[in-house]
Amino acid sequence: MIFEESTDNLLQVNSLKTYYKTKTGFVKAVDDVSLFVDRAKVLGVAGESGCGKSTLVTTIFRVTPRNAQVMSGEVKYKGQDILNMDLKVFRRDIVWKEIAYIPQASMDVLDPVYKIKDQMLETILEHEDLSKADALERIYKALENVGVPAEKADMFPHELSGGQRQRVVIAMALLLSPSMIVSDEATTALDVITQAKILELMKSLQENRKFSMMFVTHDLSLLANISDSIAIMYAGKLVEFGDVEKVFGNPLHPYTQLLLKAIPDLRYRKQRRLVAIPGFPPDLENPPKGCRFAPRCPLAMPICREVEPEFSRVEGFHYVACHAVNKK
Ligand SMILES: Nc1ncnc2c1ncn2[C@@H]1O[C@H](COP(=O)(O)OP(=O)(O)OP(=O)(O)O)[C@@H](O)[C@H]1O
Repeated sequence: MIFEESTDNLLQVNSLKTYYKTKTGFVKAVDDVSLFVDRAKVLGVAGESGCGKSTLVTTIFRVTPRNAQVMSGEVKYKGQDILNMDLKVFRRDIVWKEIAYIPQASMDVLDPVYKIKDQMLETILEHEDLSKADALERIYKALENVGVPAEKADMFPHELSGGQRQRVVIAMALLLSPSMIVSDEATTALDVITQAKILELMKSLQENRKFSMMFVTHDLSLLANISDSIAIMYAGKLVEFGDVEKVFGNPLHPYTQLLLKAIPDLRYRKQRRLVAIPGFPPDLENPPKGCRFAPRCPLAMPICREVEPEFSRVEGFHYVACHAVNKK
């Protein structure tokens, strides 16, 4: 299904299929995914390792590995098809200026041989006609806004702590005041306390500056306090999508239910007994027929092993792809 376009949507993904070509066939890493991110709202995207989250992000930023192919579908930003836009124009007008990226490893963005200040200067001066003095002033302010003293601008990335580096990456992402931030496991490599602080920082920046955010993580527990809506991916498919209160308060897909049971403490769940999800995600080169979750699903019925469930609306902003739910 494709969601109806609305003026509230900033980013819209329509039936996107991104596959990886291998010697033996295609890995169906993102397979018919449709979702949207509203203006000034946060979409949390979660799912186990290997479910296609990073492929979704790299497709949006047009930085997929060479063997990746967008088989079909579109990604629209402010109504414009950004996958088919001239690549030079996309890099000049969209990346950083409109949509910025916060990756898991800050060193993926920070070049170890340049001082923080020089990297930030380059980002600004490549996109804006500003004097060096004005740009530097903006850099110092941007660093202070994320809790990094301005003097650190003269340091090299390795001279900062992991938490400080991640703050610098956030400052860099916000340098050109983009309308949207995509964060891919941005806090995963950090210790729990630093992770909580960075998360709090991202949330307060988002609330103050009103940018949209797509926050991608394998850790569902991070999403409760930060997200307005939640998208759950499993084996390249979107299995549940909706308002955070609905998805966490009334999870409908058995996979979402199990993911929620697998996390220790979440304000929406009373149950504390941890339950690991038995089995493994399928091989995406030869995914199972029918529902991809069926082999691990406690509620699987014969139809689940034969027919792929449709992604359909339950009520309000709450969608699910599950025969057990759709049958009711
Ligand atoms: N270059 C590639 N060639 C072939 N298969 C790939 C390639 N990159 C990723 N894959 C496969 O695509 C699927 C989705 O991977 P992806 O990295 O998007 O998942 P993910 O949810 O982001 O996982 P993680 O959190 O571990 O990064 C996996 O089965 C993965 O093995």
